[in-house]
Amino acid sequence: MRASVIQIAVNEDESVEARRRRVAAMVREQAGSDLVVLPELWTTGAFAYEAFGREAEPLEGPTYEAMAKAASDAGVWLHAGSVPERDPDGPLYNTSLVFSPSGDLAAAYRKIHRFGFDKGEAVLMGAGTELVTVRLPETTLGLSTCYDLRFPELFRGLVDAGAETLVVSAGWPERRRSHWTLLAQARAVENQAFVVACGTAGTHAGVPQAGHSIVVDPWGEVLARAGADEEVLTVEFDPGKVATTREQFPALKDRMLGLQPPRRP
Ligand SMILES: NC(=O)CCC(=O)C(=O)O
Repeated sequence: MRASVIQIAVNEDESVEARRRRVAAMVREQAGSDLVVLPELWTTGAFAYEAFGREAEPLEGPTYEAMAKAASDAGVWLHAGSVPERDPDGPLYNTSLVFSPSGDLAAAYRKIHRFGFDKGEAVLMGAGTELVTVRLPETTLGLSTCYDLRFPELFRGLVDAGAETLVVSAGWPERRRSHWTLLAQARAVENQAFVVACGTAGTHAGVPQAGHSIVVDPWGEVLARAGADEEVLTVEFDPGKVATTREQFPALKDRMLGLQPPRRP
């Protein structure tokens, strides 16, 4: 299986419309890949909070249209990163879109863990409540977005739902780059799954981005890693390695569920 991870630069000197056209062209260039992955909130930048409301789109908005067409032109499964979604009956959501090679929407995932504590995304957007997996011919994807990476229980839920390739679409800042790499490898090892993690390059809203998108195999080995700048990572991997790793080192079978809390003296 061939995956292409498009780590684009999100800078404010490019308009949203120009970036949409540029990214669609980059997706088309990945014809021949099975899966293409884009980062979180690449129209605005994940930290450009003041742009969320201005650039919010209905689910089937301009980014949806452009990415559906790019997926079908390239004939690839496309994780199109996330958009600020305007739900007509509710708040904004940070929503990831996955398209099939015929350009049909295969899944939409509303980010569950919103970043910012009592500011930013955490107050501007609503929280998703549903885990999302997507069955591809070669593997089952489990979807997650950026800050989700810090919550191992989300990934266990995805694995319980059949995920074998955990996709992380992110806008991770340079300041916490070491966490990004460490957590991506940890999620791969503990879940005996591939992790395909796509971040952004550039600087927006004064926040330098980490880049360093990464693909990790179920044994925790790094198969490919980007640098800090805009880059397309292309990697070939054998999805069957999930089953063999889980058979040969069956740690997931030793999970002890339903542990009791400590007794008070
Ligand atoms: N956009 C995000 O979710 C940022 C997450 C982050 O900066 C962190 O977890 O650290």
